[in-house]
Amino acid sequence: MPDVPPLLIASGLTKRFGGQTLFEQLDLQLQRGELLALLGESGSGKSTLLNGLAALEPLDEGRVLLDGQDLLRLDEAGQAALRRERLGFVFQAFHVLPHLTVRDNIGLPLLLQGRPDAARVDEMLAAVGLSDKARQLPRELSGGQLQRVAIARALVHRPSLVLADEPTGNLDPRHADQVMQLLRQQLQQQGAACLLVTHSAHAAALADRRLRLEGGQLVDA
Ligand SMILES: Nc1ncnc2c1ncn2[C@@H]1O[C@H](COP(=O)(O)OP(=O)(O)OP(=O)(O)O)[C@@H](O)[C@H]1O
Repeated sequence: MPDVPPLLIASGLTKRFGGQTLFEQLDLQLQRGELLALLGESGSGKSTLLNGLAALEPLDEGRVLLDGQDLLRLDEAGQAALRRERLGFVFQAFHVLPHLTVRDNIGLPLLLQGRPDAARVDEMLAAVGLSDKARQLPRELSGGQLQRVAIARALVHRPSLVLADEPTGNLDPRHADQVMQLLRQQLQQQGAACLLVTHSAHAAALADRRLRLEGGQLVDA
């Protein structure tokens, strides 16, 4: 079988704040279909790294190649277009929009790309087990259901790479497990990769590979 190049090749990633170096010369690769868990103490820089990979936060040095495309060298419009088309986010800060129904929240990435697709939204609603909640507003849903909306929204446009920051935070173990299984199943079906920041040993155990950000370096966990 021919070698398939990694989906993501990040190299030399460095971030400094003031006089402090948060991380230095980090290298990270992700294969298609791979679920990689990123662990590390609070404040170690996991979220900064995740945001840096998506060019949502400027890095001091480094290169991020997504399918050969040099993300950090694109202009802002190019980065925004690449994020819209190729990336899916499950960030806790990226809350579902309160005034949109579950269906409209999930369909939003397609709408933003100018290609609404009701059938695809139906498919994602069914995949996350929320078909019967399609017309409801986020405030009528439980925490676990909201996390499932966020995952459906992150995957609806078939991104290559999903960046997830604590997607199971605030969930009880049963619902955390459901969300993780769902994420994994969707990655497999779509051949996408996921970088998952988590404090949960349970969620990390479900990943293909685990790295820890420690003292500004990535080590096997
Ligand atoms: N804009 C900024 N200016 C200065 N320091 C910052 C800035 N953003 C983050 N930091 C600092 O960088 C460090 C890493 O933050 P980050 O949110 O990446 O950590 P984390 O590993 O994701 O933590 P947690 O697990 O608690 O979410 C923290 O000490 C934080 O205070």
